[in-house]
Amino acid sequence: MTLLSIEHLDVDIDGRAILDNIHLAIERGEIVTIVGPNGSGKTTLLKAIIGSLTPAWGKLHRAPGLVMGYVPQRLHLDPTLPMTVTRFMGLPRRHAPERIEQALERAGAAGLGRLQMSSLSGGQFQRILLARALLESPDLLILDEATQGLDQRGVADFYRQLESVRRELDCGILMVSHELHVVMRASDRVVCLNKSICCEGTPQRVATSPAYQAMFGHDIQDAFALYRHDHAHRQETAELAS
Ligand SMILES: Nc1ncnc2c1ncn2[C@@H]1O[C@H](COP(=O)(O)OP(=O)(O)OP(=O)(O)O)[C@@H](O)[C@H]1O
Repeated sequence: MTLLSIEHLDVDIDGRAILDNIHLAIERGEIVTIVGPNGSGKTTLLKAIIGSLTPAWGKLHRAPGLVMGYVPQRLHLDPTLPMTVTRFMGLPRRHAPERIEQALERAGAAGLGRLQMSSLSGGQFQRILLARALLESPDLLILDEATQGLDQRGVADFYRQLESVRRELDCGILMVSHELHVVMRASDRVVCLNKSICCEGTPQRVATSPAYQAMFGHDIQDAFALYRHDHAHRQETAELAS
């Protein structure tokens, strides 16, 4: 089922073209990652999708009744402001305690409700943002560089949590990421953006596309080598188990 489809989308900011002729569709149950250099329009595209900015041109169709959850790129909270996780989860709208607990559990943050927001580690903070986006059991979960600042282990754990969210909610996941090696493992489809979409497809297909290689150079070869390496190991493990 198509959750969201975009056709001929253009976004201008202050008279400058930021996105040009974007076509994109997201299906239920798939994980799609947008990659691209700084300033290539990734956040702008997510903002157009959630409706926080108006496109200059094009069609954006959301499935009827579509519920979206959004994890922003940054959220600054005043560290001197006392606020528990549970209270934060109830902003700006109150939710039943059971619903908050369920969202925390789905985000891998069960038991953190009574902690102060200012006491959380970077990884815990990101999980609370994820939990907040899960409160309404979204059909489409949208994340903007949700693992920024986490160490490698934290990034891997976070992506594993997303896999479990997808399984549990059968939602679509659209995210922006700079972690190429994880993107290659965790995504069903990769979209490479630089004002327009330069290439898109399975991670394998995109990794070997000239447009993508021109953009990411050796980074992508390393990322793809790691991807294949991991797969080889998984296959060996399966063979050993059989
Ligand atoms: N509110 C704004 N006012 C003016 N220019 C803006 C605004 N928002 C975005 N831009 C410009 O639009 C372009 C794309 O920005 P955007 O944040 O979408 O890029 P990005 O790909 O998400 O970048 P990054 O990887 O650095 O987060 C940039 O040149 C940015 O300066």
